Amino acid sequence: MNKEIVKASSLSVSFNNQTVLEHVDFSIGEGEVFALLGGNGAGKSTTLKTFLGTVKSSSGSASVLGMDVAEDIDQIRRKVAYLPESVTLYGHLTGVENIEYFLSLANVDRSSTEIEQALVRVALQQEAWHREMSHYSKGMRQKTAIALALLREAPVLFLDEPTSGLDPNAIDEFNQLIATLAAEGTTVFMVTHDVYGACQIAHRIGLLDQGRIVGMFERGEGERIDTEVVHTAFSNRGKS
Ligand SMILES: Nc1ncnc2c1ncn2[C@@H]1O[C@H](COP(=O)(O)OP(=O)(O)OP(=O)(O)O)[C@@H](O)[C@H]1O
Repeated sequence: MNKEIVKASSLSVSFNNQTVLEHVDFSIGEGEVFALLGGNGAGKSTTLKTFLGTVKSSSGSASVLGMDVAEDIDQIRRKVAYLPESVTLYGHLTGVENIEYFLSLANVDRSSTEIEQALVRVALQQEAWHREMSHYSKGMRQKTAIALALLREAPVLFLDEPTSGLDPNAIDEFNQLIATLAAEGTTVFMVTHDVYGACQIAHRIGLLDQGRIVGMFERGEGERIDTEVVHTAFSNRGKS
């Protein structure tokens, strides 16, 4: 693998003496799309929250760009763009106003032209740019958040169930955008319970069950990960 950008090393998390993540190991290379796939309660959100620094590990480590979450979380947050399952931003501000506001919070200075170029890149329709975001669809809110990530030049994207609630066209468009960003070097870490969606987009999939990685699937040259194989493993988890 090329440079390891996101890495979990024997990562364990417990809540009230109950182990929720147990020695989780994975690493994501530069420009790779990695999906952590699992059913309800498998520990996906806990893993993501550990990387976001809102949940503390009980042992092992999580690192991003070589920085340990336990030591350098502020630095890491400057480098990561996190898209929660439902991107909200501020509904009473327009897409452009939201971008300007969040860029100013991040101390990033961008011209109107640069903002427009980013919105064109993510294919947010121009008529929406100056409309309040409360009228945006989920897909449009995601595009705005990705435009913001582009303008922040975030090298790492964290995505939580990114395609749930999107229509098939919006899913295709989203997958295409993520594939382009990854080809340009952005590293993408997503968590999902959607087998099909993960196979569409990921270079590698880690299957998480009851806090443990129980399978790892990799895309062959020019091919997608086989949905059947992953679906079978997903259905059989915990049976052996
Ligand atoms: N703050 C917490 N305190 C106690 N237990 C928690 C806490 N957060 C999560 N858990 C437990 O940890 C386990 C994993 O939860 P987590 O939310 O990470 O799973 P998930 O894979 O994201 O599930 P889902 O797909 O349903 O969102 C669950 O059993 C959950 O009840």
